[in-house]
Amino acid sequence: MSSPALPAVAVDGVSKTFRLPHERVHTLKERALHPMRRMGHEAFPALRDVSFAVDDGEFFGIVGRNGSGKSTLLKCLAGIYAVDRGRIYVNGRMSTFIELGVGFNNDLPARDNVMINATMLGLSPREARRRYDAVIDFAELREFEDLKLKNYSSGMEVRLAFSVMMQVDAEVLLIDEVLAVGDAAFQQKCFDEFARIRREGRTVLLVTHDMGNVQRFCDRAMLLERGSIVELGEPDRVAARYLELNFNRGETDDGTPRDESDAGRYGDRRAEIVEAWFEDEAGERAKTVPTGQRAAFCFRARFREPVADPLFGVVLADDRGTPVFEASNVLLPACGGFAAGDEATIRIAFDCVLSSGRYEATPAIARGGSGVAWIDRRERFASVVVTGARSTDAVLDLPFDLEVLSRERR
Ligand SMILES: Nc1ncnc2c1ncn2[C@@H]1O[C@H](COP(=O)(O)OP(=O)(O)OP(=O)(O)O)[C@@H](O)[C@H]1O
Repeated sequence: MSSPALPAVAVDGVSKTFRLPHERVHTLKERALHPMRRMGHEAFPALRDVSFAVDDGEFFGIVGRNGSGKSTLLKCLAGIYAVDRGRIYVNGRMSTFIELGVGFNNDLPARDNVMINATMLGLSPREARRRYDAVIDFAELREFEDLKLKNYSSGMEVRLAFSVMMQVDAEVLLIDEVLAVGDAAFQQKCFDEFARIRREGRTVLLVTHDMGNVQRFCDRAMLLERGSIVELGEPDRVAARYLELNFNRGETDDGTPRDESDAGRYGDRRAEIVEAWFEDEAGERAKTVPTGQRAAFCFRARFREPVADPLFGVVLADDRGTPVFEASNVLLPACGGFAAGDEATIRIAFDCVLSSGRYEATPAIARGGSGVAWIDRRERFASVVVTGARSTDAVLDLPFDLEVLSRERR
């Protein structure tokens, strides 16, 4: 049992730096041709002098943009990474849901994995056997209990790992919600469990990108940015600060205001949208496009830093500001990485079924993965006038057939 006098988790001046190789040797041939080439390392501080304490029974949220150090912190807490400086105290038995595959053996069936995992997390073999049914039923994997883990889908593995974590009755739970990628029904079940463990007064450290969950579940939350704590306290305040940082309205990374032309521009600017235009059916740049024909929206991006698999997209809005069309590569195969200095032109072709009027385009580049991380989003950056033979109050001018099917004279 944890002692009431001590916090459940105390983190005192923790720093963690990764050493990243400067230069990659991609092939054996390169290594053979340049045997003396020095690999050089760059120090990358992922956590900088982080100190906080979580009280016994507290539900504590950890938020921050991609790469801000949340997972590194959880892994340090779980003992997966050694810290470079500082100390971590965990008062009570800890159970984690922070990385898939850890503690699981792919060549064993789910049944054995549950038993091994539960004993690793502190249950006696007898207690683990007693809890087994609850684990497998919560995960809804009864039919698959004898299937080897290597034949599980990643969603099934997530369910199993989450169920084990919930059933071992640890006093401190470390949860990376990003891992809970099961289907919608399972996610709801996870949220119900969050509510239950909150009621039970267990200590939870939850990494999330969902500010709704911060406000719903957390007693307190902490915002990390570039490995440092920038806000710690009331969930509402932390959530508001996170949104401010993430959408970066009107400020550069160092907090200085951007110039006037940057109004309505968000993102960390690892890449920039430098130009945008519309094209007509013939592929010519155009200020007007006729309704009923193919048209395209294009934009040019310049990368200032390396970005892997960026998302590109656009929203078109009518003159009342109502979004009428959205397109992106979010459901398409990943487009690969871009290096600093690379440029890319993105062309989104579509059937122009919009009714006549002016439409404004908001193009965006974002980073995929968990949560929304804008790289550059430029509101109403380009516009086009759609011309049509008829005027209508509707947003769309879809082709249609109208027939008078019968005529009866009385
Ligand atoms: N094993 C590693 N080796 C080198 N660098 C790493 C390693 N793990 C993390 N980093 C770097 O440390 C920084 C913090 O990463 P971390 O995964 O903790 O961020 P995060 O806040 O969890 O991000 P996300 O929201 O994308 O999951 C990143 O810049 C990342 O590239």
